[in-house]
Amino acid sequence: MAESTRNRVMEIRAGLSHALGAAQIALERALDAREAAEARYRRMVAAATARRRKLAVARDERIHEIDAWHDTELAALAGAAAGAADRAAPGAAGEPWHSWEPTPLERAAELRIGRLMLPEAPLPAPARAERPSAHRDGGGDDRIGGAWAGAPGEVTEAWAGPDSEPPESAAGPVVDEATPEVPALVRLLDHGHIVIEGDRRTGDDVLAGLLLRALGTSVPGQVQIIGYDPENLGGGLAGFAPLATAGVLTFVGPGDLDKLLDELVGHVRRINETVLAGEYSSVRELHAATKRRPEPWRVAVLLGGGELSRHQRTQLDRLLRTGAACGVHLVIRGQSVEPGPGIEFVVAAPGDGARIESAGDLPVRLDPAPTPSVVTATCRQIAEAVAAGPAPVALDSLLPEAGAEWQESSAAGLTAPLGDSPQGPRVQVTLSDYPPHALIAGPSGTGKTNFIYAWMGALAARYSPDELAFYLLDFKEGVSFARFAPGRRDPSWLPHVRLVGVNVNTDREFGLALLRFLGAELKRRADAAKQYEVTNLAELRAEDPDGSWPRIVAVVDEFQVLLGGRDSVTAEAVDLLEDLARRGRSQGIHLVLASQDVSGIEALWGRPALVAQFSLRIALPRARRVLAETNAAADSLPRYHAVVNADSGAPEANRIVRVPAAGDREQWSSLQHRLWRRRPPELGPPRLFDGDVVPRLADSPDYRDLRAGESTTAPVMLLGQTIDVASRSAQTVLRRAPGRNLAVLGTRTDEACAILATAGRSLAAQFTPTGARFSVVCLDTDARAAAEALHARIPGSGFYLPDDVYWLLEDAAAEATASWPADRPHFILIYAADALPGGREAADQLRTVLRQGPERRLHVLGWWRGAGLLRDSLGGHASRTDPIGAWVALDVHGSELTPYYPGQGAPNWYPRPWRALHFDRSVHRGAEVIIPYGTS
Ligand SMILES: Nc1ncnc2c1ncn2[C@@H]1O[C@H](COP(=O)(O)OP(=O)(O)OP(=O)(O)O)[C@@H](O)[C@H]1O
Repeated sequence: MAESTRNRVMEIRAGLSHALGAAQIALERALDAREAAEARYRRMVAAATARRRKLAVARDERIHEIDAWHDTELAALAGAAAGAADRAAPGAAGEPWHSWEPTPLERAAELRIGRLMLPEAPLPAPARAERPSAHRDGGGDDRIGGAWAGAPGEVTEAWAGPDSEPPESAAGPVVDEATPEVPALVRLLDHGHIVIEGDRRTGDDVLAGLLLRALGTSVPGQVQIIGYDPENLGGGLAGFAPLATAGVLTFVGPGDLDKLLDELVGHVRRINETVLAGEYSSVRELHAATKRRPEPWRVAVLLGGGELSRHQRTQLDRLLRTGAACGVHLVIRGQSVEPGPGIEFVVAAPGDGARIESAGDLPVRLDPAPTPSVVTATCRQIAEAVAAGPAPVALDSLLPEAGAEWQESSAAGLTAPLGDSPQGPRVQVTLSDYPPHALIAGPSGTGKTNFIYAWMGALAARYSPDELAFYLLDFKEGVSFARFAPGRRDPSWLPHVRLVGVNVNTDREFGLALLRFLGAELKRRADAAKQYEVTNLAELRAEDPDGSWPRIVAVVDEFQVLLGGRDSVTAEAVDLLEDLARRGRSQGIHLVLASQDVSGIEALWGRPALVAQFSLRIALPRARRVLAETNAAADSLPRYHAVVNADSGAPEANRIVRVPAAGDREQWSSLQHRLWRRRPPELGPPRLFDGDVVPRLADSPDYRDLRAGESTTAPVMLLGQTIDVASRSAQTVLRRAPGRNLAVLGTRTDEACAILATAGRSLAAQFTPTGARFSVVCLDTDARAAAEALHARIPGSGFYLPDDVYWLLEDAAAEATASWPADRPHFILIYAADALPGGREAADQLRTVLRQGPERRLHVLGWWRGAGLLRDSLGGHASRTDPIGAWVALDVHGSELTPYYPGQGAPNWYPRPWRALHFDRSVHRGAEVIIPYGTS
């Protein structure tokens, strides 16, 4: 083998070995690199695992923090929402049905229809610990919320693992008992309208609940429901039927939707024009400002009815836009309504599928309907309350603020509020030159007396006693005006009242006395007006600012009693009334006549001149004839309301007023006491005339004025109290003149004895014990005690019984015919003179004394038990009666008195207990009724 070949082999071999070495090195390097890479990889894997664990722990911690924050926040928010809802829907507006009862609220509330299903609410701690967490298993779903407790599907995904059962399937999601319940509320009254859509049955439940809550949160009668239910003919509101009896629920027929919508639009227009009158933007605002709600809420429930006509749609849209401000609200089902301000849409659905528009997407679980028994019982209760009438308004509402009393001047008239009108504004009533006088009518029990009290209270609080004086007379049995005078329990009186007459039903004379008194006052004012050359009170007061010219208001309740007779009392009363009514208007004398009886008003109707002056007419519910023939406003008046009409009852002048309760003693006395404490010190109590009270001689001012031995004039004999404004005593003067004897006639022993006692005591009071001689003769054992009592009261008097009267008469007859002058008067008081013993001789002696005695200061004051018996004593039928110049008749009929009533026929006299008729022919034109003084 050639060298060269060998060399070449060698070279090749060396080359190969070199290559092998290099490959070996490369391999080792590669193996090292791989090992290093593998080690790095393992480190990285370990680091990554460690980091992930750390992150998972951090994430779980954060999730727990967020969970805790979410729970607290949500609980707080739910609590706040529940609290706000409770405030927005208190009492009957939000109370669950099981404990529900009507609770009228001060203002309209939101109404609960169900509950809002809030986003997931916190669970109590133990429950939370067990809560399987979708976040904890390290899965990629990091969602921590977004599930609404009420959103089916999502909730199970959020709370439970994929395999767990949903906690509540068909009935709805889990309701966490720890979560405050947030009610779903809707606003209706004073706010807007409600449209109910969706499921029909649940919609019915919503409607029933809504209406009941609206009714239960307002004063009975303040929510009125009008139902339009053409498909079910009212069946949709059947449970509310008891309301229909009280007019709180009315139905309109299937064809009457036009009428209903027109009517509601009419209400809105009227309320805007006359109630809100530009002053308020809504009834709610008016209520907030004045605390009065003159209009009820009118809730029209429209249930279906198909396609609306153009007119109906227009009217409906008007109501939806403008009704709520006027308290006209619609609850609509089965009609499409465009969304708009104040319109709430309720989509009814069972379970949690319901929605209300104002809560957005929040699911709502609707409340069940109230049970039929709750609905019916509530409706009955409301109907009864409405039928019973509105709660009384307090008298205080008519009065000025305390401390602001007596600031008005009555120069031009007397103006006072009488209450609120149903439209809201106060009704003011004025007595002035026009209208000058008032006529009030109302059947018994309709509040006439209360009306008078309220009017008097409102006037008395505004005008001081210098500006206003009351004269009050009540012909009714009872003491309705007695409260104005001091009584045993209450010493206060109403300072304006100058005279109170109560229980005067049988004493028409007292009415006459009042009219006479007012007639005299009228004359005084007319004279003053003449003197100052003025024509009315306002001018007189301007000319004579220091004079006392209060306006006088004379109230006569049951005045028809005064006009009821056909006698001189009525004749004079009518004349006086006519004069007062005609001329009193300009002199500030105002008459207020009240009557419960249509005949009272009719008594006036025959006297058109009189009636025309009474242009202020006040009619209480069901009063007849007081307004104009064509004016039937009183027929439909609710309780405690009155029609006030200042234009003689013409229908267009009607103003309806709700009269406050003024009868309540406590409220009245607080006003009276307040005014009483302010009275001027010189103002005394009013004169109280009480027809049921027997007056006492000791209280008679005339008796108290008598002084022994002071007077040189003829002695005055008092007999009883006249029926008079000034409680005068009836008297007869025993001059030295023929006929100056007194005969008391009648069988009533007590009264006859009382009159003789008054006569004897009053005479005795004018003499010293020796200044006159008194002889008391008792011829009737029934009168013995009274005769003895009188004898005991008159020191030095003689006392004679039947056995010894002869001596007295013989002596007296001699005295009467003697020629020497009498040194002192002698008064012979004979009890039962008709029983005089001693036959003809004694009778002659008595006759002599009667005829001739008075001229010799010997006067007989005798009691005969009949007018005929007196005639016998005087000498029989044909004898003259002039020895009896004065008499007092008890139970003797007028016709029997004719002989003693010269030239005037028979006096008008209807005997009645404890009243007597007095006539003194020397001074009287007619006889006067008197009340004997009691013997105490
Ligand atoms: N506005 C009112 N608010 C509350 N209660 C009233 C009101 N008006 C009257 N009443 C009550 O009604 C009852 C009858 O009233 P009132 O005595 O005034 O009637 P009247 O018409 O004068 O009856 P009568 O003529 O029989 O006396 C009383 O108990 C009274 O308190």
